[in-house]
Amino acid sequence: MHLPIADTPTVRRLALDLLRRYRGRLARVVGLQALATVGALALPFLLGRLVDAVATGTTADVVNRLGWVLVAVVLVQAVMTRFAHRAAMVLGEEVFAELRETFLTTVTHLPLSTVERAGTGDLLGRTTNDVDRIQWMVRFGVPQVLVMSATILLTVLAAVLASPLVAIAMVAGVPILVIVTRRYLRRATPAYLRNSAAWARMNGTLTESVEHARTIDALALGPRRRRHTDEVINHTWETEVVTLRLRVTLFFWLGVSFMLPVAATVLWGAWLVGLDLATVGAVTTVALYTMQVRPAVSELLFWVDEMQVAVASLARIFGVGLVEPDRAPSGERPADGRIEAEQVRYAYREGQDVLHGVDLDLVPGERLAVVGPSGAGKSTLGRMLAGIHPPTGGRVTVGDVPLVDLPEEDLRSHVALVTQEHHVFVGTLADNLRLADAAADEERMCRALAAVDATDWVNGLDHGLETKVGSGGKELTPAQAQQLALARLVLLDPHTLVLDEATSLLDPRAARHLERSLSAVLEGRTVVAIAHRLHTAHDADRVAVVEDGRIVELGPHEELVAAEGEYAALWRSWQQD
Ligand SMILES: Nc1ncnc2c1ncn2[C@@H]1O[C@H](COP(=O)(O)OP(=O)(O)OP(=O)(O)O)[C@@H](O)[C@H]1O
Repeated sequence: MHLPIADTPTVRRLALDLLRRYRGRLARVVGLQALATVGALALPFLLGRLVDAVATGTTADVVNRLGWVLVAVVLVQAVMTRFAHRAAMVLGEEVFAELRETFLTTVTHLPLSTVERAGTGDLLGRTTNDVDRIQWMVRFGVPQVLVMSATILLTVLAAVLASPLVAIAMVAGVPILVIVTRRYLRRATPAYLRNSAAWARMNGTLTESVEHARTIDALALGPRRRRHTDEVINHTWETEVVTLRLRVTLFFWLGVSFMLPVAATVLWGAWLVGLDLATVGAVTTVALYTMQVRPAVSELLFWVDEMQVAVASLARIFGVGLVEPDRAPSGERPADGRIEAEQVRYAYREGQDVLHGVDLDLVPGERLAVVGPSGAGKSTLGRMLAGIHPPTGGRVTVGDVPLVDLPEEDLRSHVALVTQEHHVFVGTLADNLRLADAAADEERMCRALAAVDATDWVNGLDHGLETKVGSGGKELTPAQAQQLALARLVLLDPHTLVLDEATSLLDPRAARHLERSLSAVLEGRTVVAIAHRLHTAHDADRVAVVEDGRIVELGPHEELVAAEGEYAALWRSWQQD
């Protein structure tokens, strides 16, 4: 399964919506450029007049005066061009900033299940390659397209005004231009879409190989992995060749269609001069305009080509926004903090339930340990109880309101999931803490760090809370990263916590230290601990034994041991170990 890709009408609609919001600024850019172009157009006109004046005989004074006017026009045009370009670039930056912010908000609110099913390579490709391509287009392409379109339009208009009869020759290259451009546009978008998808797949494959290099080594999967990598690289290469061929053909024919009008204007103009239907000056003016329009058309077509790439990327970026949300806040407010699961089912793949109707009432303030064999569905149940995924069947409620009916910020103030993955974000320690509560002041952050026993090492840092951490900053140990995550929980202050093997990856000494921090965080909250080590179960108020997606036993440790069932067997074998 891939993330959706927006179809052409949707891309067009969304892009137009975006541009419509900036229409005032767009008009200003086009206006400024029109002024700059008028300056550029005055040059051939004045040169034409000069040629005619010299041909019919004139004074040095007139020639000098025209020369000074030419210099003034060049200066005015240079100043106007600078302003037009500046306005266009600023506009491009603002449009891109809006696009990027909207995209980031969409990505961070994507349903996790969709991202997991689509694979991270696809999303990674869209947030890197595709965003880069759009950035290039919006920063430089959109301004240039506006500037060049205005230039072409006004230049042709000026040529027609100078001499409509001579200007007819300008259309000589148009039929070829129209045919090759249309042919190109028809083929380019699907080709670029295939190319972007191939890049995303290649990135995903390479990232996966690097991230899981040890597993690949351990299972001797190297040759198979290399074959797969070669395959995706070859496929990407093939899609590159297709787009390259399209471009080469386009640019060859464009060259032809650019040369034709200049030659045609000169020949046609000479014939008209012979018939006394045009002056040499008018032919000079129109020929200069034809020359002047060439780089503008070429630049415009270059951007039309880039636009095909950008449209394909835009379709992939807008596509992310088409992912159906997996929840919609209903506005209901929970009556209390009691969490209940009723007949909860969940399937990662359609028709393959890994939870088969689980019922569970959490008593506020209790510690519940969830135990069971690997693959039984413990983590999946934990994710349901924390509202990470909406259940495929049944419901999980807090105070009688389904978890997935709560806005995300509210949900996390009720229940939070603590896993062994602790990402340290690039920024200061304070930035990392404020992810839990943007309004937290220094005193609250220090109290949260003290609660998890992290004061000592934080005070030992050169800049305390303002120390830069994460990639490129101060590297935190896994235990420190976990304490940071726990301090975030203290700030978030949910009444219920689901711990998924929170300390299992650490060495025993770090784990013991962390458990102290953890128990401070757990104090006074309802806790569901997905237990790896059975002593967690022994200390819990109740134990739930999960097997094959069902809770098969539920009760206090002593009772379950006395009942001589599954748990008693697990407990005995653990004690013997
Ligand atoms: N993201 C996923 N996509 C598809 N299937 C998954 C995914 N996560 C888990 N599963 C499958 O769901 C079933 C239950 O997995 P789960 O991780 O909940 O079990 P668990 O009891 O927590 O196991 P463990 O103790 O090994 O972590 C397993 O068959 C697993 O392969």
